[in-house]
Amino acid sequence: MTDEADTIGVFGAGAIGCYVGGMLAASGLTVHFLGRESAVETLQQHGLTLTRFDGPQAGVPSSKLKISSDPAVISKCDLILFCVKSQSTPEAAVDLAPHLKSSAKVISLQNGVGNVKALEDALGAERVFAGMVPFNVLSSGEGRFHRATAGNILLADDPATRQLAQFLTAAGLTAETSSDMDAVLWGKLLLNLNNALNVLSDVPLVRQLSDRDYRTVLAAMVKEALVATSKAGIRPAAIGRVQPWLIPHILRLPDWLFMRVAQSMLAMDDKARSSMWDDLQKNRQPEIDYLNGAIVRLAEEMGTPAPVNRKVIELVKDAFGNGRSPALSGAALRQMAAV
Ligand SMILES: NC(=O)C1=CN([C@@H]2O[C@H](COP(=O)(O)OP(=O)(O)OC[C@H]3O[C@@H](n4cnc5c(N)ncnc54)[C@H](OP(=O)(O)O)[C@@H]3O)[C@@H](O)[C@H]2O)C=CC1
Ligand SMILES: CC(C)(CO)C(=O)C(=O)O
Repeated sequence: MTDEADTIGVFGAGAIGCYVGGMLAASGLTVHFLGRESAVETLQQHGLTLTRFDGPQAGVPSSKLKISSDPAVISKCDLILFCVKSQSTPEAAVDLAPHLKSSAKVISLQNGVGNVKALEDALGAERVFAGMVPFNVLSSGEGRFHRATAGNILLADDPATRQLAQFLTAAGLTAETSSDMDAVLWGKLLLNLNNALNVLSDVPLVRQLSDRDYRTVLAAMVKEALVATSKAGIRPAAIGRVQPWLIPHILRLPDWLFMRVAQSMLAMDDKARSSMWDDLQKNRQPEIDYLNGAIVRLAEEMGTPAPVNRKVIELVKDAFGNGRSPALSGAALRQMAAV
């Protein structure tokens, strides 16, 4: 493969784009970042500092960082990591389309189950691939991005994505391909139902997961999702060690037993939050309609119940409307969600 063919683009210089693209750049690959003006200014000043809870620090000095707010930078790239929030996908795809090389491949690293289809419709199905990032990345300003949880990146299986998986693994991010990314994205969606609870609790994920009242609300949301997906013939894949059908049962265990059984779920540092919590801190719009909203829509289609997801959506929208978390205790949330 020539140097030219190794060129990577990152569309959306936020938490995931900067962390994943930054690790690739730190490993010596050519990576072009496309970001908003404000992100470009910050990163041109500070470069990238990439930390992780379970491994060494990496970084890219500003002098070596290729970043622009002009989508034309993407015309140099062969593999484009698409890293915007779900609500930005249609507009970003319009910005991206005129600058894509005819041979370029676009890999969505987004949460949610609708982004790949939206990108396929806008850019052509043959060039779009699903990806799934299991870990949390927090941005703390001045080009600092911290990976706070663990897991392997999964990519749809194709020669181009196999090459990307090798680049990612060589850069210190384990990545594999999967032949059933639909199942993977639905499996990830089950975990992302917790993003909304993190907005409502305003506590780190590890503290939230250690509280049985919060877990009971999450268990109810996951159960609604499992009933709707089962009726729709969708089989979410296991992300990590726990099979999806077991998740609600494990979440409802008493604290002492949960701590023993769910050690892999709790393998994170105490900074880990959800990307939706991060959105609230930074006055951005939440992805709620694409996460819990996708479950409510499927449940409506299937005629299955989803009152807890509906209530949580309402509370999250109120929180974003007020610009702050209600910081609900697990017990208060449980009462409000009638679980
Ligand atoms: N953060 C995390 O821990 C994880 C996130 N994910 C998923 O990854 C995806 C990205 O999330 P995350 O990195 O947190 O999001 P961020 O909001 O941190 O990053 C996205 C960036 O893309 C920018 N952007 C959006 N549209 C455009 C455009 N047309 N041109 C240039 N820049 C644009 C956004 O700017 P602006 O805000 O101004 O629109 C923002 O700076 C989401 O689907 C998320 O759910 C998956 C796993 C973990
Ligand atoms: C890693 C995880 C599951 C953390 O909640 C996430 O996907 C997010 O924050 O969006």
